[in-house]
Amino acid sequence: MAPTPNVKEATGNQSSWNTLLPDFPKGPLSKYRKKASFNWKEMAVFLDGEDIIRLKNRIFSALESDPFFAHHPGEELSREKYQELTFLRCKRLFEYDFLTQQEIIENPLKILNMVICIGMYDWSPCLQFFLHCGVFGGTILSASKRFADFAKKIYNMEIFGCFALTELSHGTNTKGIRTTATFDHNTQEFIINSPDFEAAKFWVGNMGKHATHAVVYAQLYTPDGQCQGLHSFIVQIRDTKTLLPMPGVMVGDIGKKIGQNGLDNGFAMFHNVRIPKESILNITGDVSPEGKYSSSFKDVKERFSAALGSLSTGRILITAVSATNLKLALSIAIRFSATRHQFGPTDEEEIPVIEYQTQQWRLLPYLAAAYALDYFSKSLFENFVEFYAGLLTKQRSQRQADLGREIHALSAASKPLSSWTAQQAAQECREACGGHGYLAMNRLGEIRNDNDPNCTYEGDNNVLLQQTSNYLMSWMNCIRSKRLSFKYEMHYYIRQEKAMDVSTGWSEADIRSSVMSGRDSVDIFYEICLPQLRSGISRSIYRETTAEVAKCVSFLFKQLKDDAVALVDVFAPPDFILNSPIGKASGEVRLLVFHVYTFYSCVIHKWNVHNRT
Ligand SMILES: CCCCCCCCCCCCCCCCCCCCCCCC(=O)SCCNC(=O)CCNC(=O)[C@H](O)C(C)(C)COP(=O)(O)OP(=O)(O)OC[C@H]1O[C@@H](n2cnc3c(N)ncnc32)[C@H](O)[C@@H]1OP(=O)(O)O
Ligand SMILES: Cc1cc2nc3c(=O)[nH]c(=O)nc-3n(C[C@H](O)[C@H](O)[C@H](O)COP(=O)(O)OP(=O)(O)OC[C@H]3O[C@@H](n4cnc5c(N)ncnc54)[C@H](O)[C@@H]3O)c2cc1C
Repeated sequence: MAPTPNVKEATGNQSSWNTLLPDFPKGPLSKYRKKASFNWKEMAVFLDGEDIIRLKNRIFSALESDPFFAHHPGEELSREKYQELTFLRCKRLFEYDFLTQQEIIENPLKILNMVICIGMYDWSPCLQFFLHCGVFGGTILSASKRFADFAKKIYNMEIFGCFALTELSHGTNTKGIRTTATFDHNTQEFIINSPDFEAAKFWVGNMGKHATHAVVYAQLYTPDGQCQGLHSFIVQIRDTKTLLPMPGVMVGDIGKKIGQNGLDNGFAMFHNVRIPKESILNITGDVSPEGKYSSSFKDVKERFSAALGSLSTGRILITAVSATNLKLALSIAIRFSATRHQFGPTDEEEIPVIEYQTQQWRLLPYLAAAYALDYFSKSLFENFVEFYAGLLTKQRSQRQADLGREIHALSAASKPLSSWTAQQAAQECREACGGHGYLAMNRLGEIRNDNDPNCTYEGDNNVLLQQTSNYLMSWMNCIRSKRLSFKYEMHYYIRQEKAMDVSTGWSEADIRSSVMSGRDSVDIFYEICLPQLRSGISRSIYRETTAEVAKCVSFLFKQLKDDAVALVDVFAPPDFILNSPIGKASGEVRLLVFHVYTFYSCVIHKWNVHNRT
């Protein structure tokens, strides 16, 4: 299911768009805005719809008028102060209560847009907030009704949570996790233990300073000495009032990172910490009072997949998070390129650097990628919502299992695609802005460094891609050995059709009628799909030479460069949120940058003098 563009809303009248999306201040960028071949407001309403734009406006203006979210330009916040401020901001996000449960149920895309809006301001408070209520809270909610009371405490922030899977010595290899949870049937408790330092939980967001509770992944041991595999448990790690570590828990902050330094990533070791029996998140299995293990998953591999199922949520969100970073970097680089003048036909008349073909080649493909990834990440999120609803209602159907596998395979490919694209783009945008791109206050370094861990957390990109390859290979094997059920074949071909339709001209109806007429799946694949695919590939590779493609692309760039500013206007946040002097909506870069730079250096100079005296 793809998000439906808001065709109806986009046909609305100009005055309602103007109320929702005010005009930009006049300035050097006006020239390019006038050249645009489309109305950016109409495009914004077409893509998001008025309701989402209203939500975005609500969030952006709340942050802008709240002193807690004021920027501190020129001021070097220490890491400790930045972490404190981030936590205060996170608490404010709770107070704002931007979305009601009802609103989320009616339009789940709103939660994704909320992540995007807050992240555009700063990823640290955004991740802190969503690690607590989305990753920690979401994992607990999907377990069972047993945790309903606990959930209340999460959402009124009586407790503060984190998600602790990774250990010092095992990250990717989740089967190798060594923390143990041993059931003691005499006391009806689990005993959580870290066998040694290498089994310390490590990297855990929110754990460094603020978390009072953790979802801890551990190998479950029943009294018969059997290891039942990876399961998750709620463990209190700090006192909720004093924030002192609970008995048997050693917990702390892991230190400065390359980015996201407002967030307190931490470590923890457990020395025979006793937790009540009810603390097991009975997603994949449970233990009886006598210590007998039971699971609705008979197959160990399926149980393992389900135990790690919640990771897919993060991967899908990271696809959108990275696409957001891509948009931020492009907003700055394209606006700057349209106002920055170097060289020209005469010594007196210099031209904006966006007019240079090399600048277009460097930036415009990323602009296209931003639109593609934005649409793709939202459509994937909507697929995920269907799967998540099944999880919450405890569906155990074949369709739910297939959906889970497919969501895993898709998110394991989409996260690498989006995070790597954003990472390369952030660097290209930094260079495309020359020296000004390297000045910290222009934010491209922060965007690049904050995006960087998207390539690693929730699964290293390189390893995740192997998961998608495994999935595709298993499909091929199923087709070859004719092991697919009819329903599964439909599922397969319809998906394939969506992916390949553009290059081959297949229609869903062709394939559907072949499948419905009972034709063999291998025959369909080799006789219909493969020849179509081959001809599609040969059309694009052999008939169009590289030089022709280059000519064609250059021609398109020439047209697109006049639309580039308007295309960025569609997704750029307000100046306060973008927080980059060279990315200002007016394009008043030259004068402004000079004023801002000199102002800050004076302030810093005065401050230093004051401190010395
Ligand atoms: C109705 C209203 C709905 C509203 C919806 C609301 C949505 C809620 C929104 C909430 C907002 C949330 C906001 C989040 C903000 C996003 C920011 C996130 C910030 C990130 C913080 C960082 C957190 C972390 O990093 S946590 C630690 C993450 N760690 C990892 O990811 C470890 C990586 N390693 C692994 O995952 C695995 O071990 C792996 C995949 C490498 C597999 O290893 P292994 O080789 O041992 O096993 P395999 O043999 O390959 O696999 C066995 C089998 O299992 C299948 N499988 C594996 N994983 C999954 C999965 N996740 N899902 C399904 N299936 C899985 C695998 O495919 C194999 O199956 P086969 O059939 O054999 O192929
Ligand atoms: C900022 C940040 C926040 C984080 N937050 C959390 C959190 O809240 N909770 C949590 O539990 N974890 C968290 N993590 C940990 C994160 O999930 C892990 O770093 C990630 O899963 C990778 O594990 P690793 O660091 O142990 O790398 P390793 O698994 O040691 O990987 C190192 C290298 O080896 C390669 N490699 C490993 N296995 C294979 C293989 N089979 N084939 C080919 N190459 C392989 C990898 O590609 C990688 O290049 C966070 C990490 C960061 C950076």
